[in-house]
Amino acid sequence: MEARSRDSKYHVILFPFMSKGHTFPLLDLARLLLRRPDFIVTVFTTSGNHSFIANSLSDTTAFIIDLPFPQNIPQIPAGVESTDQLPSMSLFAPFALSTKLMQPDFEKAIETLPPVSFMVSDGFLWWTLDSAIKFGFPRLVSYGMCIYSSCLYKAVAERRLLFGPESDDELITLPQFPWIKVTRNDFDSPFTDSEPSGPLFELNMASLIAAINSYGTIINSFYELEATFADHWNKESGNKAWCVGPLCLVDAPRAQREPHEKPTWIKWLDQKLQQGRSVLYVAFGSQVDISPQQLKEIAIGLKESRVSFLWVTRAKELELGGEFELEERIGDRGIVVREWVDQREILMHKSVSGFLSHCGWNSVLESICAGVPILAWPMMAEQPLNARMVAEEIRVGLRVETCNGSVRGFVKREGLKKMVEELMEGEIGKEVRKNVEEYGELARKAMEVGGGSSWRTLDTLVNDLTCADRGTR
Ligand SMILES: O=c1ccn([C@@H]2O[C@H](COP(=O)(O)OP(=O)(O)O[C@H]3O[C@H](CO)[C@@H](O)[C@H](O)[C@H]3O)[C@@H](O)[C@H]2O)c(=O)[nH]1
Repeated sequence: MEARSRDSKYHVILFPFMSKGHTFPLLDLARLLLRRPDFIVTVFTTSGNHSFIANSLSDTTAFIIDLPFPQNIPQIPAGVESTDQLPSMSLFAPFALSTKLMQPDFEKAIETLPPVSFMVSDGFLWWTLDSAIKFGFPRLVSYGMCIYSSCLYKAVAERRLLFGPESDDELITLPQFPWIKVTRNDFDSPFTDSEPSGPLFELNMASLIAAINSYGTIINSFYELEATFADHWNKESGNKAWCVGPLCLVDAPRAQREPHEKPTWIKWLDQKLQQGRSVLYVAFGSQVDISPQQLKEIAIGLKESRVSFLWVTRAKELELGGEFELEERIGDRGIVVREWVDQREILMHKSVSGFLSHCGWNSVLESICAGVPILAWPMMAEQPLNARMVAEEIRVGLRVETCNGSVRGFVKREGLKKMVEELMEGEIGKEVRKNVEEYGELARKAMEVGGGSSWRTLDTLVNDLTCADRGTR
């Protein structure tokens, strides 16, 4: 530690949750903070996540500290230290709750570090607020969500709006935002339980109470994208939201590669570009469970649509065989990739002109930044709300058609084919393409050094948080 001569620098701790979608934005934040010569950053993680984080931050001077992940947690298989390795997302709550057992090791590690100016830790690591209070530094929370979705959660919860309608698909108007309609199916348990209890509720409550008592919330979004909701949140909630994104624009520098070093899927995209073909990118994030029946229908829908596509699926889906041996059936028009890809690189590829996405917030932002319109197919968490934002609020995409019109309905091959073709070739597709390109431009402006709204917000936040320190340096 001495070698860092850290005493003269501002020291920020970042502690991401062990889930890829929650980790990426904080790694980009590390990169952004380290552009300031008077800052050092320490990232906390676990040994099972170390190599992923170390590789991602290899271009920076960030320090990484590994804590042992709690052992012998009922239901959690040994060695699982990230949500994408969980056998089922139903284990999310026990996994997240077990992280509290890391608190003693976390605090022991802090004792060895130079003074901390502030910490940004994930909402699911609620207990880090107690440590921050103990050591006397401010904590900001990061959930990885947009403000639109946070406002909608708050709007339904404070007036118990989900408990009026008889049907899960009945439209509910939000008095706070009268132009927005949601259904109970846009929300998961425990939000939909009239008398909530259990581990997930316990986790949400602990996380919420810690967030309210924290200094503020770091939002991976930009003011121009959701000004109405940012203003509402900052007026109505006790926890200030700081829009400092899109953090994916603070991307790691990519090494120049020789053509033979490119992954096969990028070479395939290059080929499509040469052939003048537009490609639909299909991916559902790092942790979604999709039923075998639904996977089969996606495979057939894609096969029957006229578009070229690149589909990234996770390992669990591989075992299914049959319809999934798409490569043999569709020739050169589509490709299925089973590896971890650089999604940002794919979205930025000039041949990609549509994204069939589960609407994880990172995917939405990355698509906006690449100017690629979205075919929204939300699966879990706040994704149905993100999908409403995409298709109804900012209109940068369309929604897949479910067979019964319900948010959670089954998507048949015909409904998928129809909407894929509309997005890629239809008139409404053209409209949303224009909108997404405009928002992409606004996103770049927001991040401009010196004048962009997100740049100025982070500057103000950092100045506020370090001014107390400044007198002593
Ligand atoms: O092969 C892959 C798969 C994913 N990614 C990246 O992984 C991230 C995935 O994040 P996201 O699109 O947000 O999906 P999830 O991993 O499902 O995200 C979780 O976290 C998000 C942020 O809180 C929430 O919005 C989602 O609902 C929740 O499922 C993105 O940056 C992708 O670019 C890759 O680079 N390569």
